[in-house]
Amino acid sequence: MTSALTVRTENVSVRFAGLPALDRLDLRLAPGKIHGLLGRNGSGKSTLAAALAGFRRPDEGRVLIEGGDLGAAQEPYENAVVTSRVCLIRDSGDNPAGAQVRQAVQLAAALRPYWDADLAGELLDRFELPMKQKIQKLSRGKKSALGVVLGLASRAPLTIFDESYLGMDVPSRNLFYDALLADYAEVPRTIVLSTHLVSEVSAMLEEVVILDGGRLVTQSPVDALRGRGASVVGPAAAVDKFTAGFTVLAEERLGGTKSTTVLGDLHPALVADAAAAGLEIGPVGLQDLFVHLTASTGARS
Ligand SMILES: Nc1ncnc2c1ncn2[C@@H]1O[C@H](COP(=O)(O)OP(=O)(O)OP(=O)(O)O)[C@@H](O)[C@H]1O
Repeated sequence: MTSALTVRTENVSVRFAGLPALDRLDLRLAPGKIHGLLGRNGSGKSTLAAALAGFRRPDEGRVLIEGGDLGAAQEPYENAVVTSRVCLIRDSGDNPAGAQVRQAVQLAAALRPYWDADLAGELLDRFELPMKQKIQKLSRGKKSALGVVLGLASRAPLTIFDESYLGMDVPSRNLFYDALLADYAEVPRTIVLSTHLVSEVSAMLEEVVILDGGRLVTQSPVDALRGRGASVVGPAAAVDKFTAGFTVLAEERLGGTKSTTVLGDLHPALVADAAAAGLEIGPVGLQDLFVHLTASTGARS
């Protein structure tokens, strides 16, 4: 049975030509949860994913993987016991040149101790991936789908999808999200989803890590993050009056109705005032918070 792994990074820095891609990162990813790794282009998501999977050794600091059948903390770099249990699916595919789908599947089956052949077969059918097809002749979206199949069927105790959806159309992405949730419910493990399609995946995430410029902006359970703000919906004039004085993250207007997303804690008395004024208060959208937290001001919290 798969057992979820815990991930820690201690003061991890990675530099390219002297410039930091990751800058003194301290993180702890709790086991058995779906973590969103969010950040704008170039924020360091892929570099972090590669360091977690042992593809790259940090220039400073340590990545530590522990728990499950690994027990005490170990570094993943050049550590076959750890890396067989950590599956990183990258957009690039990482498949042998000239290989057929069948060979990629056989390779994953040989390398992955928790490989589930039935699940692989079922997903290959659902994504319409023929075994005999040469991988390099697959369309962009189908290559991504193959990565998704290999990642899910590996049932690795730490599975990282680094923007694995690239090129996949909306129905295929939905198929991926549905398959991920269904299989995660059956076999809980630690999942990291690196993405900038925040609104699309937000309902699946339990924890969020936001990077900006290689630094940690925030790490938080999704619910706590959503509690950092609120959406206020109702007649435009009443919404404007109520939200005056708050930091506004987003506004949307439809006829006389307006929805304004604000930052800040709405204490119960304020919520009661809003209800009395005919306003509806809801949670803030993760996408709005993400845009705010990674705005070019470099705000950190
Ligand atoms: N192999 C490399 N050589 C030089 N610089 C690199 C290399 N890989 C990444 N970088 C730099 O490190 C920084 C972080 O890149 P990274 O790919 O980790 O970001 P990302 O958040 O995954 O971006 P994206 O969302 O665009 O994929 C960027 O400034 C990038 O240019």
